[in-house]
Amino acid sequence: MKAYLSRRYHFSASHRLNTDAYDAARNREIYGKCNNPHGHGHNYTVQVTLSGQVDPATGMVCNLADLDLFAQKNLLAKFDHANLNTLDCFQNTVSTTENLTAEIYSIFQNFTAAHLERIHVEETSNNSFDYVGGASPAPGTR
Ligand SMILES: Nc1nc2c(c(=O)[nH]1)N=C([C@H](O)[C@H](O)COP(=O)(O)OP(=O)(O)OP(=O)(O)O)CN2
Ligand SMILES: [Zn+2]
Repeated sequence: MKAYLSRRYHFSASHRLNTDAYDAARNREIYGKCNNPHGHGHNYTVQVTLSGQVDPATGMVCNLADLDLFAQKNLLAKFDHANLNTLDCFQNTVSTTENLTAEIYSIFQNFTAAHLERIHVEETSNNSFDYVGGASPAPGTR
């Protein structure tokens, strides 16, 4: 029997939206208050959704304790109370939540006890983002 499970993690981090592709004036125009040089913070919520066969002996797709250990070491230790813009993954990539969600997806792809279905990230109570992996369609094929 195949089943899905989801688990939520929380971290606080700061960031500033800014791209080297544009000058300061254009950055202010695009990102508005999120381009403030002093940065700002969010309490992010990450929901990891996994799937797999339910082990008939344990009754579990995978043990949430194993997922928690993985998340602590590979997600929370890296992002909690960090300035996202200082992390290697955001040196050449804007720290939008679209990009953060894709980065977190790439992290959980290394959790091998179940199949990674989706990463859902809530940045504020109004904004949430999802990434399910896969290659982008070629231009004009969508
Ligand atoms: N496409 C995206 N747009 C924006 C992102 C993003 O990651 N992707 N991020 C931001 C900001 O980081 C920002 O801090 C969120 O601002 P805002 O949407 O104004 O936040 P809320 O409306 O939820 O909260 P308020 O405090 O009420 O403004 C912006 N855009
Ligand atoms: Zn922000």
